[in-house]
Amino acid sequence: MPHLVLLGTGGTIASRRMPSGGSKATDSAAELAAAAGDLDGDITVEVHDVLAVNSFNLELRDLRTISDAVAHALARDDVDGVVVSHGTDTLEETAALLDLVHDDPRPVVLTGAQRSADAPDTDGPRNLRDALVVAAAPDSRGRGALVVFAGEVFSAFGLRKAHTLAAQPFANVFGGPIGRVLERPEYAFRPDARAPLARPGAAFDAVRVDLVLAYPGADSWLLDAALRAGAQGVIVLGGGAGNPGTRLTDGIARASRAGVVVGLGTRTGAGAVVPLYAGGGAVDAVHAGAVPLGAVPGTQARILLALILAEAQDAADDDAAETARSRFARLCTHADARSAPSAVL
Ligand SMILES: NC(=O)C[C@H](N)C(=O)O
Repeated sequence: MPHLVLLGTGGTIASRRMPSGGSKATDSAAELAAAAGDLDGDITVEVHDVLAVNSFNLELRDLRTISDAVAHALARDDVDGVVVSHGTDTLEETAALLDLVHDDPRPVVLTGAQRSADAPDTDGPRNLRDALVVAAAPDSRGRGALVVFAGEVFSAFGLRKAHTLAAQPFANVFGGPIGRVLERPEYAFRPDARAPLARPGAAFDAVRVDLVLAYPGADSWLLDAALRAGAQGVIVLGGGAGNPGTRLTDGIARASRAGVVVGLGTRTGAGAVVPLYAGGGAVDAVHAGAVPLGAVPGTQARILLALILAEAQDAADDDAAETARSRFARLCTHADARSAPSAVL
């Protein structure tokens, strides 16, 4: 008789229209569980409200709160799996954190909705039911954190919200869904095992890692502003296979010299960063000190870098920036190597 914990955090799945206009997260985890209906197979669900926010308002400290709540549930022997209901806008960030620190065979499954709880065609109850079924299935064990949405199961790492309003807004840059939910999950792939990182401590809440986009005419003003604001890390999303242009590349060199860790991703949304071009291309950016992210989404690389920087800060290492930079480079390369190259390039 599988026993699950459902952690409510808000999002459209818990949102209803406000009298003043627009929808807002209001429903409790108990209300979500009730709307999902009865489950087959003697599954029992225990509900906890962790947060009630739309995910565009989440802070790093909220992500840590969610990660702590998952760890708290998994510290119990009577829990067989955890489901997190979440807004879809930044679900990929929370999913990355939960996956990176997951150190347990029991499944942690994130889900949400594209249509709010009061919409006649809301997808929340079905998504939640599917997520609970996946979390209860013995075959879901040992697969890290999972995302269940619109009948499909994705690995959390590599996930991106790739469409604003589509019924299935998610894609995984390392390949398609690893499974589908029928009466139970049917899996086609098993992601490789990866060594978990330590769960973040309080230093994580205040780490500043900014995202900067390359575009025609971009100078390094935004990157320099991030440094002035105290960023310890910056993810630059270059054009194509990671080409930032000469002026942004000059900024990357300055940031690297100042001990700021710069990650180099792509603004395309899919595919790997490949150093091919000089003259302000990824070849020069890497030479200037940027760490190529491979195909890891910039939003998720940001969470990985924040975890590493927070840990380096706690360790009070003299050479903290260089230690963090090489660790970040190693983990990005490792994340990339887990994926089929044909799916990435
Ligand atoms: N579909 C959603 O959940 C989007 C919503 N804005 C959120 O992330 O909270």
